Amino acid sequence: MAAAPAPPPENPARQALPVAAYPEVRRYAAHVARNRGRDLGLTVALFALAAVAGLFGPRLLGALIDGVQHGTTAGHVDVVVGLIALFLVLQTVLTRYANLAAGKFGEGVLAELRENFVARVLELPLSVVERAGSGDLLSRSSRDVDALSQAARFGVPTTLVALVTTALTLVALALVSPWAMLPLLVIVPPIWVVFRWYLKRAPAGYLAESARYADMTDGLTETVDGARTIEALGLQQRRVDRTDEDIRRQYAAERYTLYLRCVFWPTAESCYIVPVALTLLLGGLGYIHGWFSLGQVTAATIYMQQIMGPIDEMLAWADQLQVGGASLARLLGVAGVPADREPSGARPSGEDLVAADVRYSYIPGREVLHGVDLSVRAGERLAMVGPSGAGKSTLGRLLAGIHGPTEGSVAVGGVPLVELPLGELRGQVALVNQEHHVFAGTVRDNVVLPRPEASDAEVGAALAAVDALTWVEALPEGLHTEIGAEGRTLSPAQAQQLALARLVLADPHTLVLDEATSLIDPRAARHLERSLAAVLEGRTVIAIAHRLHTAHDADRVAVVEDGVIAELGSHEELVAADGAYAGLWESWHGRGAAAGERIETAKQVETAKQVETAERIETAERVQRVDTVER
Ligand SMILES: Nc1ncnc2c1ncn2[C@@H]1O[C@H](COP(=O)(O)OP(=O)(O)OP(=O)(O)O)[C@@H](O)[C@H]1O
Repeated sequence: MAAAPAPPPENPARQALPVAAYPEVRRYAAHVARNRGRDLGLTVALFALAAVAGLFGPRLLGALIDGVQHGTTAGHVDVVVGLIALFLVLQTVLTRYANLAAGKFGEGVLAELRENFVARVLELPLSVVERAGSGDLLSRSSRDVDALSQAARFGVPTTLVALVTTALTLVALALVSPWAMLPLLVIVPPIWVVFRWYLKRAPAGYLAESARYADMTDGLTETVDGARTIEALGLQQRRVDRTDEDIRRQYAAERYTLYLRCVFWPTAESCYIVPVALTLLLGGLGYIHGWFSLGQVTAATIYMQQIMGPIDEMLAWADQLQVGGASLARLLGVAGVPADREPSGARPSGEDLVAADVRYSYIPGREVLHGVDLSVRAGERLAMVGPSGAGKSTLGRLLAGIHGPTEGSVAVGGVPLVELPLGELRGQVALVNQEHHVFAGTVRDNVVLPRPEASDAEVGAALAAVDALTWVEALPEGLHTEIGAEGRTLSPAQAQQLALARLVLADPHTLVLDEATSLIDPRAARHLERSLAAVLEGRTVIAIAHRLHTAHDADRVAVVEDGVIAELGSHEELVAADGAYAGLWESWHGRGAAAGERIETAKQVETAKQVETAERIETAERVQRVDTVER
């Protein structure tokens, strides 16, 4: 035999979502079987009846042969043939209903699992998803759900059928003659050995295969998402190399499981023919010596032939069930992610937002915020400024409760944000940025997300508040016009207005603005600014300012540098202090570039983003190179 390929190694750098341990997978499968005990029982009972009906044929045929050999009437032959036909029809009808019951059972299991999975995915902390990469989640919700659906719809029912049929055929064989079971015993040891060998290796092999597939999806998604940056910085070859490396690892993982199948299947298949040949041989000898009748030999041979079908199916599905088991472990693993917030039931006793000694690391050991203290009074306007990469967006996300701090706390009205249920949190603080997904559905569906029970009048008022009612009413079906993936496409400014209307409905007292309008074209941006101003009215605002006039107009300005607040005070105070802010103000004001400023800042932001994306890509590639070298 050629040297066995080594099992593919784990990628130590990836912080993939967890995978459930096999005892948990078994517990879950048992729980599902118990929950759907009735459907399962009906399925097994119907298949058992179908199998019993199928066992009469060979026995009747054997009796007929014995009858013909010793002399019988044509009438008796007709009756026996009629009975054989009757049992065949009965078997067919029972099999049909058994398959229906099995389908119902499989679909039920799958639906339950899908619902649980979606519910768990929606509860996943964002930071965990970001660290794992979207490819992992994507491959779990597509490839793994597909594999599991095959196993649940066909694998489990077919295996049950095969088990029942094998057991009953064995009984029928023993009833013909206990000796007729002997040839079967010959193949049990080799099949058992190769099956054990296979089962010991297959689960890890299939898990690795899925993980490598997730890596590949992740790399491709990253390449597509960052296509403009890659082109701008000439990183094409590096991306091609990364994809080649992913394909190589995926190929190695597939090759390993193929090797397992190539050992297992030929051994198993070559065993099938042996018992039939032995039955004929022993049967012939027994007949010559008068130990068995011709009818017994015929029935035993047909049963032996028949039993190979379900045995083959059991082994085949054992293979598919391994794949399904690995997928189930990956789907259940999502539930193993610890929650990043735990509602304590406490209610905020005010609207002040206080960050105390806040530290944060995206990657363990690489802190990007180093102990930030900040207190924002109700109704205050605070602007955050600072160089690119200083940590403004990260602090903004923490102040909006998107991430929980690694150390320290962010609290509203005395209650840490991570102790508020998500629904309650969004009614207190919300983040406004440029990522505005339009969900497939109507305009109304898109606006009422935070308050599904809102009336059409309230939705209309929210749209009017952000100056979007006119264009919404001009749509063919107004509020009920389908938009998103399969409906009408909205401009980025319109999508952002819908997001703002959503905020008006959610009605949080504090808003964190991150580059809310900077990348939209200047005319649309001016219009949007008016919409935004309406939303900001009467709320506490923390604005990550890319234009210094925002800072100028704010009550206080926080200068963020290297993950700490380096300066804090009003515009006048900071200019008078002659520190970093004064320098920034001086250089900006000196340029007097008010007209071109928005476009210029947008370009700076774009460049900063490209550099940041490039840095992240580079880090990912470095990690991958280290991983390759280690191997
Ligand atoms: N998802 C992430 N994973 C890992 N590191 C990240 C992530 N997001 C940001 N960082 C890193 O955290 C640091 C702070 O980034 P952040 O985006 O908060 O800065 P910023 O001041 O808002 O920059 P900009 O003005 O360019 O948006 C940077 O070093 C950045 O590379």
